[in-house]
Amino acid sequence: MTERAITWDARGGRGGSGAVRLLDQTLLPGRTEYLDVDTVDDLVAAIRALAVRGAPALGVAGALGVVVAMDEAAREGRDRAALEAAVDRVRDARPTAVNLRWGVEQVRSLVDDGREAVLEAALDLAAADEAANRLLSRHAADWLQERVGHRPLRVLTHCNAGLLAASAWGTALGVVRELRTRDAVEFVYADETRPLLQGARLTAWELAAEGIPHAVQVDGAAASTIVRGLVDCAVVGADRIAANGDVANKVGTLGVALACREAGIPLLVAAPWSTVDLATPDGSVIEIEERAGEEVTAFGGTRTAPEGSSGFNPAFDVTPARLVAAVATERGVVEPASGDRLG
Ligand SMILES: CSC[C@H]1O[C@H](OP(=O)(O)O)[C@H](O)[C@@H]1O
Repeated sequence: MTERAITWDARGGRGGSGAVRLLDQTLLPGRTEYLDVDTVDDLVAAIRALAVRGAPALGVAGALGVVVAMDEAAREGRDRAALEAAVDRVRDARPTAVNLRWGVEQVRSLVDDGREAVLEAALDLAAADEAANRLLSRHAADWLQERVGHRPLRVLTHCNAGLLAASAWGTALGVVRELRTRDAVEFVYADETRPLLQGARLTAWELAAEGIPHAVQVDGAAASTIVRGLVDCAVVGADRIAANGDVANKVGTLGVALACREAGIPLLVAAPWSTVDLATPDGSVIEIEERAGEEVTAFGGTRTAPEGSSGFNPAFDVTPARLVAAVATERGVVEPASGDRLG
């Protein structure tokens, strides 16, 4: 199984001068194919189609997208204003995950230092993300073993927050990987995560490849799985964490959080600090991406709902801090439900 869903191919692209290499996640688990992306149009399309997805991975895509924009501007003889507009298009390709904007802003200030400076900064950002994910996974595993117990744990996950959603290793699945190294994973219940099935297709692909015992369940089963006592904790990723500890994550996370509160088990959110947005005071101001209704009214390319039915398709929801037992980042663990703030 690949360990990286997004990399820089120095010999890729139409001129052989470099391209972003993306494992096309829309085709997993059935097909393993890569996209060679050297234009802003193709990168924006890949982000919007979720060929590349997941907050930390979007941060890397945003940073490398500045290099793509610079190379394309040089190839096409475009001026600085056109370059900045192209970089803005990468930044704005999806609204909810703060990492995309963060990744772009981290490197665009280096444009005047040249393309190699921007590329080096983008690659450093990717390496730092992997290191952060491995460290936050250790912090999270320590917290879970202290809070829940030093025994094999039964974990519920929602969506995909694995290596496919990051530069490598993963966040929520990074925690599962860390627990596995401690012989502390008994079983994982993976929510399928309608409508695009990031859980059934991607999380299951990662868990199966590593022989981690798991089952895919429909999203509607999550609450009863939790309330019936079949899991010890829920561990999820995040797309944006507000200063007060409110968490934007894949739609359905709020339901998982409410069930965890009802069952008295912890919801732990695993995310690098780049997902924390201190400029966002609370979850009420986080823009929730509304995706095409056709993703809901069709399945596998076949329309399921009647022609007269529209689809309501918010891609994320916001879990209030009072339902978040822990947020684990590379800086440590805070407990929003206990009153801790991120900033
Ligand atoms: C490690 S962050 C992953 C995060 O991103 C996912 O959203 P999408 O698949 O739409 O990019 C989901 O919210 C995951 O929790």
